[in-house]
Amino acid sequence: MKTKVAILGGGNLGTALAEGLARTDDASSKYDVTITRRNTKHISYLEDSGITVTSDNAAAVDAAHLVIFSVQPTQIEALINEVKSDLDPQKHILISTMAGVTGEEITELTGSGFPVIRVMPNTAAAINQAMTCIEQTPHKEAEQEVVELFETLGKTLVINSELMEASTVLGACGIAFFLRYIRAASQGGIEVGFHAEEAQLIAAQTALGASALLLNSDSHPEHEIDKVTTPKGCTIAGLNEMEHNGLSSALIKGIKISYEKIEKIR
Ligand SMILES: NC(=O)C1=CN([C@@H]2O[C@H](COP(=O)(O)OP(=O)(O)OC[C@H]3O[C@@H](n4cnc5c(N)ncnc54)[C@H](OP(=O)(O)O)[C@@H]3O)[C@@H](O)[C@H]2O)C=CC1
Ligand SMILES: O=C(O)[C@@H]1CCC=N1
Repeated sequence: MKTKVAILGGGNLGTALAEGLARTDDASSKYDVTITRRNTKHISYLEDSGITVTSDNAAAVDAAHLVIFSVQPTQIEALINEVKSDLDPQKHILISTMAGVTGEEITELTGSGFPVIRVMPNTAAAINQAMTCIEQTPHKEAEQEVVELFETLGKTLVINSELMEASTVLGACGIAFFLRYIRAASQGGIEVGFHAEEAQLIAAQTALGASALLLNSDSHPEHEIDKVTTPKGCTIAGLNEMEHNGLSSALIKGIKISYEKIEKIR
């Protein structure tokens, strides 16, 4: 029998999760997904992938075993108040994607007794290439079910609670950070002669190749960089110019500011 999943909050992340679950042959045979939002017309296209789309949060919760909260942090209180009477600690595992919202805060809203697992996926879930960090909790059986679900959407890592905010910045916001790099590289590519589509293809595939060099071996970025920087060549000239202009420093500072912002989101 399929595991019933309710995604409450069919926005950018919620739809990415739903699309990823619908895309995987294995997952589609294992999970039955319902997604909700108030303005369902924006996500009715998901029905073509076998996903149930509704604005009825209570009905979605009632039918589900895994309940994923994926509304904005400021919207969670109203949402939980709406579905509270339909939540059952014997039946539901509660999963939260919300940045800066702790498991304790969710428990305060739902009442105690529920396994609450915080997760931090990213929008690459839509193509089953997400990185999802999962908060370690005492709820080991529930955690295993959550890990299994997110393994269908990409890679997972179970981490201590105090690292959830750090994982938000590095993994979830990270998609935007890396994409901005690719965009800037494409613009540079146009300056040196490529049409926009060609520049983007070269930049994006090169970023994928650089990632794969690390993920497919135990290599370190600097080791791989050393292999590209031919003495007196053009790579080291470009790299040093980028560093003179603060490339690494800008990235590190951006990550730190992003991290500091999480506390102020609500
Ligand atoms: N975007 C990302 O890459 C990531 C986001 N997150 C976290 O995930 C959460 C969602 O973020 P994101 O998808 O970007 O935000 P969005 O604003 O895109 O999505 C939130 C969705 O929730 C819906 N919603 C609001 N209230 C309700 C309600 N009462 N019942 C049902 N649906 C409701 C809204 O639609 P409507 O108004 O139609 O109801 C909206 O589509 C946030 O907490 C964020 O911190 C975590 C990791 C990555
Ligand atoms: O920008 C945000 O606040 C959310 C959390 C991580 C990605 N998007």
